[in-house]
Amino acid sequence: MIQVKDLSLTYPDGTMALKDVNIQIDSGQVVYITGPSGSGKTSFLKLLMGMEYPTSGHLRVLGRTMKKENALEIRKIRRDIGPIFQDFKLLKGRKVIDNVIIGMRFLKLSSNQMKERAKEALEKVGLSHKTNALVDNLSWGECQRVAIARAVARKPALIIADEPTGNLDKENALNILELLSSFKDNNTTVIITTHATHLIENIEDGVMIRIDKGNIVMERMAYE
Ligand SMILES: Nc1ncnc2c1ncn2[C@@H]1O[C@H](COP(=O)(O)OP(=O)(O)OP(=O)(O)O)[C@@H](O)[C@H]1O
Repeated sequence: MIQVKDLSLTYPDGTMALKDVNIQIDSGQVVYITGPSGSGKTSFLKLLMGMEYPTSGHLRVLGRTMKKENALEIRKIRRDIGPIFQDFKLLKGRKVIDNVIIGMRFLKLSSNQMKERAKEALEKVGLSHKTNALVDNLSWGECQRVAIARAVARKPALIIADEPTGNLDKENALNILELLSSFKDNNTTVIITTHATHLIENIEDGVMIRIDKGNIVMERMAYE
C-alpha cells in the first residue's frame, strides 16, 4: 500500500523535514506516527497525500509513484484517501450532513447513495442526532467527529488523521484513537499522527513509528 525508500523532503527554504526514511506499510493496518513537534509527522502525511513531493528517494502510495510528473495520476489516488485535517476544514453555515456529503463529490455516486453513506458514517461516529444541525453550533469534539464521518463516508483505502488527539484530555483522546482504529479493515489502512507518545505506548494492535528530526528512530510492527 505504501512503500518508502530513502525518502527525503527539503522545503524551499532549506529546512530538511525528512531524511532517508525507509518503511513499508501494508494494507489493513493501523499505523501510529509519533514524535515531538517539528519532527516531520505532518510533512510525511503531506507526501502521502501528494501535497508535497519527495526531494529525493522513492515513494509509492496505492500503486502510484509520488512525483511531480505524475500529478494527474496522483489526483486520482486522492479519491481513495480520507484525510482528517487538524483544523477539520468544515464548511461554515452548512449542515452536518452537507459537510459529510461534500467529501464524496468526486466519487461517482448518486445523491441518494451519498445521503445513505453520510447517514451511516454519522451513526458510526455517534452524531446521528446532529445530522441537520449547523456545524457552526457544534462543539470542538463534535466538529472533529463530522470530519471523521466525512473521511469515512468516502470508504477510502487510506484514512489519514493528523494530530486527532491534539486538544483532548486523556480519556477523550483514547476514545478518538479507538474510534479511528475501528475503521481499519482488510482494505482500509488507518494512519494517525500524534505527539502524545504516552497515549499509544500500550496499544498493542498497530504499527508504531517514531520520528525525530526527520528520521525514523523506532519502528514496532503490529503484534500477531
Ligand atoms: N512549508 C514549509 N516550509 C518550510 N519549513 C517547513 C514547512 N512545513 C514544515 N516545515 C518545517 O519542517 C519541519 C517538520 O515540520 P512538520 O510540520 O512536518 O512537523 P510535525 O512533526 O508535524 O510537527 P507538529 O507536531 O508540531 O505538528 C519543522 O522544522 C517545520 O518548521
